[in-house]
Amino acid sequence: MLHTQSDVVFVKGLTVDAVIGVYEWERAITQPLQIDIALETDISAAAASDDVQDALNYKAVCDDVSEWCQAIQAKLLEHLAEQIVDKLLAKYACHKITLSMAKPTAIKHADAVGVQITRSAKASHSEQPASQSHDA
Ligand SMILES: Nc1nc2c(c(=O)[nH]1)N=C([C@H](O)[C@@H](O)CO)CN2
Repeated sequence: MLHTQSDVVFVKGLTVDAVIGVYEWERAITQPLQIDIALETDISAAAASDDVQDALNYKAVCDDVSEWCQAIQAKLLEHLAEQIVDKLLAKYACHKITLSMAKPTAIKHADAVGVQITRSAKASHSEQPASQSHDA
């Protein structure tokens, strides 16, 4: 499908404490991750109905991303970012996601270091995800 509208549901500055890092000392602690997510979606149903059941629920996105980051315990930010975006695209009704993931405490003389990735949903006939979460 050609997406002529450009609607975004976003999350900025989600902080998650998780095991993340390549070094042995990092595997024994948690560190803060700061996460920004832009989910390209169609907000027209929610805009018309004023019902959260029709919305891509950013509360549910935050809860899922926090849980997944803590469970995955990745070494590289690249691996974690790709896993999280894959899961979001599979679960939520969105066609493109840009996610940035930063470690604000990893490098002493830097405010933050990290990665940003953009991924699109695989084209399908229905353009619908496997399921749409209505959590929380
Ligand atoms: N491109 C990346 N470089 C580095 C990563 C990473 O996840 N992606 N991770 C580390 C260490 O875990 C670092 O954060 C410890 O200071 C080094 N480089």
